[in-house]
Amino acid sequence: MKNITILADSNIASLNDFFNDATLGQLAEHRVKIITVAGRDIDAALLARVQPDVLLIRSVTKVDEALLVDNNSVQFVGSATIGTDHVDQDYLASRNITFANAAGCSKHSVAQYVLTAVFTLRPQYWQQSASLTLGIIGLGNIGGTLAQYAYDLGWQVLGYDPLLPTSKTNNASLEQVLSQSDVISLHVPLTNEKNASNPKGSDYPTRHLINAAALAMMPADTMLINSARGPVIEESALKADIERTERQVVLDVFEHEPQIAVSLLSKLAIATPHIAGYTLEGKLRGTQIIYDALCEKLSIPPTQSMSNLLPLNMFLWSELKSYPDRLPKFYDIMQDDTSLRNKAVDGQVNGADFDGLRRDYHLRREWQF
Ligand SMILES: NC(=O)C1=CN([C@@H]2O[C@H](COP(=O)(O)OP(=O)(O)OC[C@H]3O[C@@H](n4cnc5c(N)ncnc54)[C@H](O)[C@@H]3O)[C@@H](O)[C@H]2O)C=CC1
Ligand SMILES: O=C(O)C(=O)[C@H](O)COP(=O)(O)O
Repeated sequence: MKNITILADSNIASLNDFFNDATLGQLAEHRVKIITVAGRDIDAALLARVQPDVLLIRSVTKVDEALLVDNNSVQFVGSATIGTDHVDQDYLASRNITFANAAGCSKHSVAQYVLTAVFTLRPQYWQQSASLTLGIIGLGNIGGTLAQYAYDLGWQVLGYDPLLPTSKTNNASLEQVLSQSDVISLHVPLTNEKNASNPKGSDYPTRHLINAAALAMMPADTMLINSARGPVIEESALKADIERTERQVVLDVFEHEPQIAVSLLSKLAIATPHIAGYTLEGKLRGTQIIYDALCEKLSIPPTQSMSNLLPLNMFLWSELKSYPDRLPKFYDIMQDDTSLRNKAVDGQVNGADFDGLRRDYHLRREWQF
């Protein structure tokens, strides 16, 4: 009998359903011990004290040499998120620690968040006669899924992704997307510039991709939505741009998250606390993917499935398309906006309140496409 100690972010959905003696121990007779902590409280001292075999995180735990320097037990790190900018994967590889993330887990959730924001601010786009051009920057799982909805709605898509081949959707330069779209939605990972001190960086870095020069290319009535990572937009440039243009801007992510200055918040058309991916399906899929990866690492067959845990889903995209006035029933994004704004005190939303909204979030349901 081998004990497996798992240190996990308490914000991971259905941890105990996926990681227990039955789901991990059947063949290998593992006994599973789970220790849960808030993601931001997972630090080097805890890793050194607990010496877990497995570390399960979400996006708020930075995993790097500083975290693991006094730990010699971790063999597997799973992040139940799409984004991986918080994980130094080269360092994990150098320690022979297996890493898995949950690619694509919430692609429909985030795409549906974007559609909800667009239709909430511009309900006229429901009409087939409204010819909308949607600009999508980053055409991976989320951007590609959003494009499918856009085509289903009869919209034009201008897409930019320099790391993918040209296609029907990957059809424009960055300048064209910025200057010719009615709505622009960002779906890139957060990456830094490749240079001598960062040889693993990107030839197409996304940190501050949307800076003053990019914003200047966008017509004033172009809506901008960021549900990717905060630092993709240079916040100071965005504030100046909104003051100048009164642009409609929707942010789910923030450059200085989890703190948000009211000087920014007050300028936004919609602001939400990094919950674009927070559907029951999106979060469970995230857990399922890292559970499956851990089973592979342990050479045991997965025996738990999110389909055992999901209640009936009544939310059909086809229904919403036929009855657009039902949007608030599908997702009332303004409730999330109000909850965030209500947390503002002394010129800012503080990090604990931002994290609290996310911890206590009532998970939405994904609409069936
Ligand atoms: N707000 C939220 O709750 C959530 C946010 N995210 C964020 O969304 C990001 C995107 O997610 P996915 O689409 O699933 O990732 P993905 O990896 O499937 O796609 C990202 C795409 O961006 C492209 N890309 C990279 N650099 C680019 C650049 N400079 N310009 C244009 N395109 C570029 C890549 O080639 C790739 O096709 C994640 O990395 C994560 O940070 C993901 C889930 C939930
Ligand atoms: O998957 C991602 O990437 C995200 O941004 C998550 O949806 C949010 O992750 P947490 O902040 O809940 O860890």
